[in-house]
Amino acid sequence: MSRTLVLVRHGQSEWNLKNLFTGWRDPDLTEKGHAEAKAAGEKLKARGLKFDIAFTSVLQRAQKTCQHILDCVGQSDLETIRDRALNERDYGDLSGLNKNDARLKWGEEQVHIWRRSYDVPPPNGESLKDTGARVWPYYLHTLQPHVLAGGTVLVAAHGNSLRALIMALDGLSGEEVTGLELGTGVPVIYRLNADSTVASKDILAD
Ligand SMILES: O=C(O)[C@H](O)COP(=O)(O)O
Repeated sequence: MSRTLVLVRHGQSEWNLKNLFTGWRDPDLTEKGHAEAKAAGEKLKARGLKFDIAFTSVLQRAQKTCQHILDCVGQSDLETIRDRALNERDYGDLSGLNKNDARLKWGEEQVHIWRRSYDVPPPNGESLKDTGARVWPYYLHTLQPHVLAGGTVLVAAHGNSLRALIMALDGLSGEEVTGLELGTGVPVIYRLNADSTVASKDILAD
C-alpha cells in the first residue's frame, strides 16, 4: 500500500520573476521555472516514484509543471485532472500589482497581512481560509480516496492552495501557517496511514 501524496508548487512564473501578485492570472513559466519543474521530476524519479493519477489547477504554470514531472518519470500520458479548486488563492484587486509598489502604497505590515495572514482577504480576493474552504473539501472528496485506495498521487498546484492543504494535513493553527513558505518546484511527499492521518512527511529541498 503506497498511500502517497506528492505536492509540488509550480516552478517560477513570469510574474514571480517580475514580483507581481498573480492569483488567478495565468502567466507562463520562465526558463528557470521550466528547469525547476524538470528538477522536481528528476528528484521524484530518483526516488522511484510512479503515479496512479495527477491533479493540477486550470492555470498553465501548474499544468506545465505537472507535465514536466510526468515526462521525467516516464508517464507523459498519465490521467491528469484539472480543477479550479486547486487554483492559486484569488488575490483580488492586488492581482497584477507589483509587491514592492503595494508595500509603498499600503505599508509593509498591511501587505504582509494580506499575503500571510490566515483570515484577512485582500480587497475582492480570497483569504487563505477562503482558499482552504475550496481546497480541503476537494482534497477530501476527490483526491484523498485515490491515496487511501493505496495509490500514489501527484498534485501540482500553487503556493497558497498548497499552504491551505498542508495547514490541514499538518494540523497547523492560523498563527502557525503564517510562517509556512513553499519553494517553487520543491516536492513534498506525504505518506498516509489507513485512517488518513499523516504517517510521514518528506520535503525534497536541494
Ligand atoms: O499569487 C502569487 O502572487 C504567488 O503565487 C504567491 O504569492 P505570495 O507569495 O504573495 O503568497
